[in-house]
Amino acid sequence: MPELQYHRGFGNHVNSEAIAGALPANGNTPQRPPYGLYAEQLSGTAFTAPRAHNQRSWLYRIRPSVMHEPFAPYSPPRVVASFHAHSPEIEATPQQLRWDPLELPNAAALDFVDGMATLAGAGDSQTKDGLAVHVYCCGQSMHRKAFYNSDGDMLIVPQQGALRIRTEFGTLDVPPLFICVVQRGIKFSVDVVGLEEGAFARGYICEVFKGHFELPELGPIGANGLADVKDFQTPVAAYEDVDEEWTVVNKFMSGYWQYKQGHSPFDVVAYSGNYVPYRYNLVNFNTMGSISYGHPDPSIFTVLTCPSDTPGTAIADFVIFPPRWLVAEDTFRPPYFHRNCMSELMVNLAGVYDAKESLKGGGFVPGGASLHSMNAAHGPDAETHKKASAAELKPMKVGEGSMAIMFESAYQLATTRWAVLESGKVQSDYWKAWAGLEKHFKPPSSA
Ligand SMILES: O=C(O)Cc1cc(O)ccc1O
Ligand SMILES: [Fe+2]
Repeated sequence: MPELQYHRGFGNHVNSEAIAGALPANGNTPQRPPYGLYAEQLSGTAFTAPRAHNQRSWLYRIRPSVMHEPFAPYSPPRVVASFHAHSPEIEATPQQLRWDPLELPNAAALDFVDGMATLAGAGDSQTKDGLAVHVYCCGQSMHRKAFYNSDGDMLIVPQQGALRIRTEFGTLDVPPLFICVVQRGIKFSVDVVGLEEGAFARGYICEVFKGHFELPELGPIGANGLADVKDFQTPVAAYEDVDEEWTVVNKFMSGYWQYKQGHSPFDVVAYSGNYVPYRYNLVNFNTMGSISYGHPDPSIFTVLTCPSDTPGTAIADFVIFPPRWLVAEDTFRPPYFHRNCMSELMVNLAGVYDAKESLKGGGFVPGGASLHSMNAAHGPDAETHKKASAAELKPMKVGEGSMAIMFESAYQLATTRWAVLESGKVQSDYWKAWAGLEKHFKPPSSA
């Protein structure tokens, strides 16, 4: 397959032409755009959003998006609409949860749209606040089917199997250890690449109902570090001029609809704007940590954040745990015991996570996930605690060949019935990870 081309950078105003001269020389809406193209604006923020936050793109396409048949219902498989605790689709629990790698029956026969299942969420797409976390399992490419989400932006994190994502803005290759963001309203189509017969791709999606992902502030870290602006990549414009029947599926108010049209939705010959999809290679992350003592909070590993209206508090922080050196002196080095006022949904993408070394009986295995809800006590398992309390504190590299991720949210994540009761993947003995923690207390008088 040909190597795809990208524009580098984050938050840029990108001008991209699949045919030179396809962007208007002056203004966005000339009387007759070049080459007989139609001009169409896609807004990512209110027209009136402050300039620093305003996002929109102009698409110059063979036919305008409006040229399609009426909407008809589409049966969504396992995507949940309401996250209220008493909704019949919800099974809320304060219990620490861990899942074996999630799977769907018949995953090899499903495409990305039909292979999505909601794990947990909060809030409401109608009032544009909150988030949902989904898993996808798919063995089929979408072919002449496209999808767009009117409910939120989607941060897609492949765990197994490479994806090739065609969008209105061009095509992105997104293998495991890359992530991509496809914003609200952008039509895209997911192809699975290089799968063996009967296999399926798996990954996780963080859907934010409000706002957009942005780079975290760096504060005293300075102008450089964590995810670098130059490492984000946006596809170059690419178009298909084919007149054949396509189905476009739309997630709208958490329901699904579909329409037919007689041409490819990927007919954008040129685009100009800052509302654009992008990908990022997690391996490029510049990981920071303590070089004296102590265990910094994992916010230091934030790749992207979707802020809420409360300063410093996210609808979703996207955090990663890459391979890194630990050198801190007189420090218990793995994650500490803690009770967070945020919800922590983690996924192990590859290798061994340093707080959960015990793989006996399954553990936090690649493809698996965990949820530590608001105030739910958690931390290193008994085996990790024992080992790390006695370890010689020489510089050590942790997580060689591994990558775990976390979606951390200020909202209370309500788990779905599917995730808790029907998936069959909940580890009912997860609580035992901590049951073996020994009592070491020795008050001075008994010493
Ligand atoms: O729970 C977890 O494993 C994630 C996590 C890691 C860490 O180093 C500190 C706090 C935290 O929540
Ligand atoms: Fe945690």
